[in-house]
Amino acid sequence: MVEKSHERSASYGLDAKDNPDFCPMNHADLTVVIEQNRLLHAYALPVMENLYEQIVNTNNMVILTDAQGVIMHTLGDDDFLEKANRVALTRGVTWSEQRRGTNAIGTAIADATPTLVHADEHYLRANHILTCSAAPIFNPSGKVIGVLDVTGDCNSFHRHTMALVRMSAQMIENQLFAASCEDGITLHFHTRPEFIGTLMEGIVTFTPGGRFMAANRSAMFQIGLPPQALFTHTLNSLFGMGVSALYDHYRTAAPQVLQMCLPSGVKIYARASIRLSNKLVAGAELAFVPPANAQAQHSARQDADSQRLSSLRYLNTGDPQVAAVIGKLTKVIGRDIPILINGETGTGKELLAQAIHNDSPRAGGPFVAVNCASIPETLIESELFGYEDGAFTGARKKGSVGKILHANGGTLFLDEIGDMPLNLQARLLRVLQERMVTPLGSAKSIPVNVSLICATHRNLRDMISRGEFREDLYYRLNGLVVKLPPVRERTDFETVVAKLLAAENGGRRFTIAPDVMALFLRYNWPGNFRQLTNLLRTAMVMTDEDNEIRMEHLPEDFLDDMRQMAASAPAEPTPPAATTALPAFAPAAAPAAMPGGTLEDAELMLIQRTLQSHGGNVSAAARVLGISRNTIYRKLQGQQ
Ligand SMILES: Nc1ncnc2c1ncn2[C@@H]1O[C@H](COP(=O)(O)OP(=O)(O)OP(=O)(O)O)[C@@H](O)[C@H]1O
Repeated sequence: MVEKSHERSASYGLDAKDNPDFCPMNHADLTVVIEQNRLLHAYALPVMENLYEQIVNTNNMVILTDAQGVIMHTLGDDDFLEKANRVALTRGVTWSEQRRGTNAIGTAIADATPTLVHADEHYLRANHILTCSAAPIFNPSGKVIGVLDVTGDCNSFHRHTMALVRMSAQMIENQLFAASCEDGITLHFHTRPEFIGTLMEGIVTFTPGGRFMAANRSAMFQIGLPPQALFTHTLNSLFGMGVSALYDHYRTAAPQVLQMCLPSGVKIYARASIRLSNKLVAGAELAFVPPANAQAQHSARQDADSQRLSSLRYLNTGDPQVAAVIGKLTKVIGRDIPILINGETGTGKELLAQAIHNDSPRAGGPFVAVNCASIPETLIESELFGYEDGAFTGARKKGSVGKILHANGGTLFLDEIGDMPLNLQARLLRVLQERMVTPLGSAKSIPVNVSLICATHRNLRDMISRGEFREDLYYRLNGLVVKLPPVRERTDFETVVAKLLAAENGGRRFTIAPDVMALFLRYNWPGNFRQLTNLLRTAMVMTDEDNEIRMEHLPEDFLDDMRQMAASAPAEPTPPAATTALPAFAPAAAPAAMPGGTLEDAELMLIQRTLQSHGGNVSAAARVLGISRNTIYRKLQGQQ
């Protein structure tokens, strides 16, 4: 490569003995060059700072040029900058091959590839004192738009420099790529989820309709198709997921990392952002904000946040009870009225709380969820209120902020508030009244501003009458009380199942066989959506290519459960769909008609039966029911 470059240098009429020519462009012309490369300049500067920090005091400098090799910006150690000046390595000077013969910047542009030129590999003798590592920076269409270079004293050569320069150039490219995506879908992906958002991630953009637009180098490498072939593809043909399924996924209140498949069959993880009319309407913004535009981008982002798809609206899937809940919530949202959500385990209380937060003016702030039932009593206090350095002896000396302060400026969600010990109820009440938190071991109170949402499956009024819950706290929490219906009461069951399938399927379109749906409709779902979600996930894994969930794909213990329920229930008139669809089962009773009368009794009976059928193994029963072991213990205790 160096040899060829030397030949080219000679052909430009250069002589190795030539003196470095100093004729930097004047200030006005350089300003024009920088203006023409405004985005490159803005995105590269912080990356250069970062790169420089890693090589500081090593007799090196970091250089950014445009596509013609004009030096736009330099950063370096003072004594080396002085030396560099002597060979015209300074702003406004052009380091193209035509002007300076073989050199890392000019040769990287000529060959469009990362280039190391060391000491006497330079064409001009004057430059033999240098060692230079340069990487071209490509725009999303694959054109060289500039060069990032580290140049140093040839005695200070370090073999890791080239890798650092290449990584930094890639970082600039990724940021330019993300910034260039206007309307459409941007997918950030990798085979390992922890690499999303890093230099290694693949980035692909599609039109809002899902047609391929551009891919960064890592994406092309991972997909394994040549650039021209990519243009014939769509989101669906490349990643096995249609646009509407993707939009649906991002309408959920807390979207998970997507799991998708490349055409090669390789499984990848992805996050997407969807921009319409240049506003972020769904997904996370992974792009970096260049400092020059930070202000403008900040307000654009706030604007985008307000455009985010309403998560409460997403949860409104046609059930009248849920619609009424959402109607009430919409009226109080943003008024910092404490909300108390009642509902059985797994009915979506946390999802609803997150949706309220997402739709509130606090959406830009944190959403912090604390499950009071899952933290040991002795730890709830420090977990919630935090503690000072030295409040504990031993390993936990360092102090902790505590969840309440973590939620400052946002929403604190206290799940299973009924499980909060009485002494802590008093402390919580004080925080709510005084809007101040005092960490354990501290004499100082810290002001805090949180919006509070609590949830419980318990009847707090009954607890008050038994002296287990403070009445004053109860009145402080119940600004608005809403109740989420259990799954067995929901009239939109089929719609929710369809949404769950679309959100979970990683690109495949699943359907449910009619007999399975009939079975689902007659089941009483003690674990509610949590149980349903787990069951669907397992069933989807079991399906064949036709993507239909049939009886044979349902877990055996669920079917056993159904059989037992049916066997012990009194004979009921069977809905026609179920009679034909379920010959193997005796008709299952609707939960309301179960022996014992109340839904709690029905639930308890199911738990006891499941325990029986699993030889008293609480973990196995919890798994089958899709509820926690704690819930099982709690329910059984409640019965005594
Ligand atoms: N309306 C819904 N549509 C789809 N999935 C839902 C819905 N509601 C809840 N889920 C799913 O069900 C699971 C349980 O939801 P969530 O944790 O919000 O319930 P919960 O009532 O807070 O449960 P617990 O009381 O046990 O803490 C989650 O995986 C959630 O995504």
